[in-house]
Amino acid sequence: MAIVGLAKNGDLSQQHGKSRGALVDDDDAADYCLKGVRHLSDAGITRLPGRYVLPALDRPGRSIGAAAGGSPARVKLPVVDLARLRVPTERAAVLSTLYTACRDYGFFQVVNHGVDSEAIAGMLDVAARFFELPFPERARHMSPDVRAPVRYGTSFNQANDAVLCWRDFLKLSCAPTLRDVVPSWPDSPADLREVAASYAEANRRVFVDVVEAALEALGIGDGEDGVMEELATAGSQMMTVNCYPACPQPELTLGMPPHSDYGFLTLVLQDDVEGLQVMHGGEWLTVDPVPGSFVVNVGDHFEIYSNGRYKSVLHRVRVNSTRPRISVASFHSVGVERVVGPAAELIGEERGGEQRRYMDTDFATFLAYLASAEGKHKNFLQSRRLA
Ligand SMILES: O=C(O)CCC(=O)C(=O)O
Ligand SMILES: [Fe+2]
Repeated sequence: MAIVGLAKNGDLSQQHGKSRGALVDDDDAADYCLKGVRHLSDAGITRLPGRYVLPALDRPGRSIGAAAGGSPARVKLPVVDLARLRVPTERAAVLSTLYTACRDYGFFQVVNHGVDSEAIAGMLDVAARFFELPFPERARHMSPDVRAPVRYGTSFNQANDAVLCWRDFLKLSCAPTLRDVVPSWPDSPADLREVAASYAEANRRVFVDVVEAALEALGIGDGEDGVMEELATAGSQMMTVNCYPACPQPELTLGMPPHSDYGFLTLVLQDDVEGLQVMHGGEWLTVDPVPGSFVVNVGDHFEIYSNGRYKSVLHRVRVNSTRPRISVASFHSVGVERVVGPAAELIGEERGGEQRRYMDTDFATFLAYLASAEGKHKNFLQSRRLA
């Protein structure tokens, strides 16, 4: 993921002790912050500690879902119906909706995906119960190693964030195979491994159906480079369970800063509390939660592979003062060793194709980029673009 657009200056007045929380004084604040936002919200703070206060230009500002002047800025994303995709006479129309959504929004909702409602409700429920565990139990899974198959943490990039985000998370790697990694996942709540593993498996099946359709809509089919085969059998899958507790001053902070996702496609399961916003036409639009659906977005890899026909779009998460929110993001891509560049079918004059718009990239380049000073406020994709 690449974070972009965070102002470096601006109103920092609240970052120097003036925004003291009711139950958290400055000496304790650093410690509390590292324990995450669930800890802060459980402590009953009534003001946001300074470390969470964004510079004025980066604040979400006006109340959620309302544009300047009070008119609603919400979006009903294009809907891709997987049941219709399987009907031969309807497939072409669904592919056309999918193509347009990936091009114009970089986001869409998937319905009739075949994952049963119990598996979905079960995943959200076990996620909520995980974050209700006593802090020491959650803290067992904290790790400084970003490659650890299980990692509990807070904010976006805890080690680097100058201003912290109002989010705690549990990352669960699902690769190379669930059988390899599930034994290292948390054993509390007692049903977490079983529920999350069967959810991850079902989520992967949906991803395979959707990415196959999205490649077909590009006119690529299986891909002469074997990309579909790899995505279906040897790709990478990572699941992040996000917890955004109710926040005392939601207008001053974000659950997640503006970012794009790194891989091919991300499938997001959200509960019924809104919070996800997508950048469209220069505005932040709040995504209306559709119960039981997946919000799917194009990641950087897919924008590169499609030579820019599909868009990896900025999105962020707002929080609110009354309702905690849970989401589960599943990130899917090719294997970490694979180099990704524009599909051969789309580029090259000899094929009557278009000009290549992106350099090849690999996972190591992305990690190096994130570690560099540049990575903190510029889009990774931007760095891969050819003039
Ligand atoms: O919480 C959400 O709705 C979105 C999460 C997200 O964008 C991410 O995990 O990359
Ligand atoms: Fe994201």
